[in-house]
Amino acid sequence: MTLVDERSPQTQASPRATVRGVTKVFSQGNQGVTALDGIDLDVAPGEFVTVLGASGCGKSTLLQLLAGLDKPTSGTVETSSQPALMFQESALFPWLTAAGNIELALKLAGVPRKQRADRVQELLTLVRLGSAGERRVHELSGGQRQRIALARSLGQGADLLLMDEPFAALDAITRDVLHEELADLWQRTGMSVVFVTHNVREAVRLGQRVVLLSSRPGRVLRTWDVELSQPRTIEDPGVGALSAEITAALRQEISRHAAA
Ligand SMILES: Nc1ncnc2c1ncn2[C@@H]1O[C@H](COP(=O)(O)OP(=O)(O)OP(=O)(O)O)[C@@H](O)[C@H]1O
Repeated sequence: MTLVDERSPQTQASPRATVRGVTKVFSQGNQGVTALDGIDLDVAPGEFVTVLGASGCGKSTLLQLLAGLDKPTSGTVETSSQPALMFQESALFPWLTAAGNIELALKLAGVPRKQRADRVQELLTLVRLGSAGERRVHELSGGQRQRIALARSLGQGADLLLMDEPFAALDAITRDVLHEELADLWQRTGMSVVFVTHNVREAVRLGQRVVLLSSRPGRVLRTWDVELSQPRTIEDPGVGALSAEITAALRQEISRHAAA
């Protein structure tokens, strides 16, 4: 399986996702709720973008639009191919084994049957579960389930991975290990990632760029480039310093919204 992005430089130069002037209004009863307002965002090939914001600011809505699961009320969302999507819950099929879940993704991605077993094993090894293929979902820990979900996303062959608080339900140590593995996989595969979280340190630990959304309606309030090399850890002083700055901006936004 090819993990390194071998496409032409021209293809590599065009963004994996382009969001232009996106507004999303939901109807709640007979009222309209503006979840997102005038969002512009480009995700470059191989870029890792984290999206932060207070609860209800429209982070998940933005991912749903990027995934093509919903349409904007106005504006445009374009992606270079169908993205893979990963949630807080692994959403694995409980009647299939770990390997079976990955194989299904390969099948749906059109991988010929003969190649699937080898690819499944490669993907299992990649997420450090090389010997767990025959386990059923209930026999896997929360962290292992998220690893299988990640392997399944990688198996879809997508060049853009959308992650909606994928590690929020895990304990701190497991989350830390998965941060390390995700950062490593991201570097090895050349995929682009849009990672939604409300954990500021997680956003800084993982992202190359942190996008802070305002409280409802969600607008891009500010972005930060994270000029810290990978591998980095959540305890790094640089991660701590930038997290403190972003937390202050987030707090200010939450106070502003509460007073409005
Ligand atoms: N299908 C829907 N119908 C009506 N309103 C919706 C729908 N989906 C989201 N909303 C509203 O849009 C706003 C943004 O929701 P969204 O789930 O995107 O926020 P979020 O930032 O992901 O929140 P959280 O951090 O709590 O998960 C909220 O006010 C929510 O109630």
